[in-house]
Parts: sequence; structure tokens; C-alpha cells
Amino acid sequence: MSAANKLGLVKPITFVTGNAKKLEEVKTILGHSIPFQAMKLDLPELQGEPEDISKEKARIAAREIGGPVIVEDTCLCFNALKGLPGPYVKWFLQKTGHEGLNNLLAAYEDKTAYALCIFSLALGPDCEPISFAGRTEGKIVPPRGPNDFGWDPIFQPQGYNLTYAEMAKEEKNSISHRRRALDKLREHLCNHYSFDNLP
Ligand SMILES: O=c1[nH]cnc2c1ncn2[C@@H]1O[C@H](COP(=O)(O)OP(=O)(O)O)[C@@H](O)[C@H]1O
Ligand SMILES: [Mg+2]
Repeated sequence: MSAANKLGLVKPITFVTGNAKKLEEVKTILGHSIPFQAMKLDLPELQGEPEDISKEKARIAAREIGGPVIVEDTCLCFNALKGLPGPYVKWFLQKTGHEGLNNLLAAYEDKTAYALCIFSLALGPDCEPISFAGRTEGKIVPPRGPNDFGWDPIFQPQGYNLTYAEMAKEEKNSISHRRRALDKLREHLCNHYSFDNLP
């Protein structure tokens, strides 16, 4: 799309999240490519399919903020369990920890899993959100590496001998589910919007 056909945003985009680690990664990955501000707010999550959860978060956030928002929801999906715990991994992690997540797979030979990140963009309270998904394949292993972000110590991406937690941050950010979703979001925003009129 040529510059003339781009929609000039007049309000900055707000990334709404209650998760400081997510914000840190998003800031690093996007750099200065997309101007955004952050708002710390834990949004309620409905139950259902990952994309629907992310879109509903975006609708709620856009109503709260009254302007353009991005949100994201992250799932950890075990192939032996047909994609569960998926969006519910947060509660499994809180209640049962890394050990409990490993134990869920004890009865299965197949330890493969994928990390799925879905960003949703809503331009305002009355706009239908659009989603951008990123997925990284891997497997679930007993925890290794620093325990400072969620299930990073038990997820070993395919083709690596290191867990996400053991990898250098730049390395995780170069192959992560979040990176892949953000690449799509960035491309969409750059193709359709101009940021020149922002305050
Ligand atoms: O890249 C990641 N690595 C490890 N854990 C993550 C990552 N992204 C999200 N998580 C964790 O996965 C769970 C599900 O994330 P969700 O997107 O629902 O989190 P939120 O409510 O904290 O925003 C949370 O426990 C979160 O901390
Ligand atoms: Mg969630």
C-alpha cells in the first residue's frame, strides 16, 4: 500500500498487559519500529479457543483505553494432550509448577509441545480485533536454567539443546513464538498505518 493510502493514526497504540516479562520482550523485539505505550492491567480471560481469548482481551482493553490497543495471550500446548493445557497453562503453572507440568506428560511417550502467542489489535472500542499468531515447536523437559519467566525452564525449542531459560535473551527473541507473532503484527501495522501524526 502506498503512503497516501495509509491510515494516519492520531492516537498512540497501547500495549495492555499485566505481565512485566512480556512487556520487556515486546519492547526488545519491536525496538523503535512501532511507537507504542504500555499500560499495566491484568485483563480477564474467557475460556475457549486461543484466538477467541486473545480477541476478547482486545475488546475489553479497547473499551478500557478508548483507543487503539494491542494485547497478547500465550499458550503452551502439549501434543499428547491435543493442545492442552494451552491457554490454561498459567493456572497449571501457578498450582503445580514445572514439576506438575512435566508430570502431566508422564503417561505419554510424546513430550513434544508448541508455544503459541496470539497478538490482537483493536483500533478502538467499536472495531473488530485482528489477530496475529506465532508458533515455536519444541518439547517439555525437566527444568533447566534461571526461573524468571513462566515455563521458560521446561520448554526446549526444536533444534536446540538449551531451554528457553538457558538461552541468551537475544537468542530466545530471535526464534520465539512472541517474535514470530510480532513480525506479523509489525508488517501489518507498517503496511496499513502511518505514525507521522501521532502526538
Ligand atoms: O514466553 C514465555 N515464556 C514462558 N512463560 C510464558 C511466556 N509467555 C507467557 N508465559 C506464561 O504463560 C502463562 C500464560 O500466559 P498468559 O498470556 O495467559 O499470561 P498473562 O495473563 O500473564 O498475560 C503465564 O503463566 C505466563 O507467565
Ligand atoms: Mg492466557
